[in-house]
Amino acid sequence: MKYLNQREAQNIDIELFNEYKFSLDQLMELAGYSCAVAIANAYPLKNLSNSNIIVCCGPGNNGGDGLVCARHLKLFGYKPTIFYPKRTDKRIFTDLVTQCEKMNIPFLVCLPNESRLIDINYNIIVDAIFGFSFSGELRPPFVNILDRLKQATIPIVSIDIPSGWDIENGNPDGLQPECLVSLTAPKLCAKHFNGKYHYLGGRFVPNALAEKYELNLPEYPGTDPCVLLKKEVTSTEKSDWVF
Ligand SMILES: NC(=O)C1=CN([C@@H]2O[C@H](COP(=O)(O)OP(=O)(O)OC[C@H]3O[C@@H](n4cnc5c(N)ncnc54)[C@H](O)[C@@H]3O)[C@@H](O)[C@H]2O)[C@@H](O)CC1
Ligand SMILES: [K+]
Repeated sequence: MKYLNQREAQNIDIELFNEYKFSLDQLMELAGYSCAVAIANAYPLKNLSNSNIIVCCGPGNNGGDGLVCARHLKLFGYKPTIFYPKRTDKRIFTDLVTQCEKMNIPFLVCLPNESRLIDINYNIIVDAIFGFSFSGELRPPFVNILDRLKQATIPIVSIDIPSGWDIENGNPDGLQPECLVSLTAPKLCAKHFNGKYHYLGGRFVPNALAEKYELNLPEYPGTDPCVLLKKEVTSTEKSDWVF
């Protein structure tokens, strides 16, 4: 499977819109839905003592994926809460916010000021802050936000890119998610991902486009919107193995 550099990820994005005539809300819906399914797969409701999930959304399309993901998590029976500090007036995003509000998904005005409170109130963090267009030095208010998320100890699920990571080189001092859901195809930074679960979602790439970029995508099982690329095997699971 190919790992994309930043330029390739952006070119595929442009081609999906300009040549293949997909609309942003179509792809965002499929991307966010696949993330919700991956989360439900890695963290089944039955295994959680409480299903409070904080979904942190950034200013771009990665944040839009987060809004869609929160809506589907709610439909799956989880209790998402959204933190969306830097909003845009674009219609797609204001509509996504309204949909979530009308589904009684609460929006936080600010992130709990201590990471300990995030740990107490939630079971999972969804990181939908930055995706493949992140670049340069992290700017406020996200410096503090990412710091607080980094100090929390509950599992983080990052959508497409662990936020704050260089798209190609990662960031050893940045967030260390337990789960990564790459979209379309993994980006080069995913080679530095050391968490438990790596999924691929965003099952919308036409064959011709996959061939042009030599993506060598894995087969998605049946009709699933995501595929598990890697699952860390725990020592308890290993001891169950029969040789
Ligand atoms: N074709 C695809 O592959 C699809 C991609 N989607 C999502 O779209 C994402 C890319 O979305 P965008 O291109 O909107 O970009 P991002 O969502 O990655 O981020 C762009 C935003 O981040 C800000 N930003 C960038 N660097 C920053 C820094 N150093 N400090 C503070 N702010 C910074 C920019 O000003 C901009 O507002 C993907 O990662 C994926 O999650 C999906 O929504 C749909 C399909
Ligand atoms: K992210």
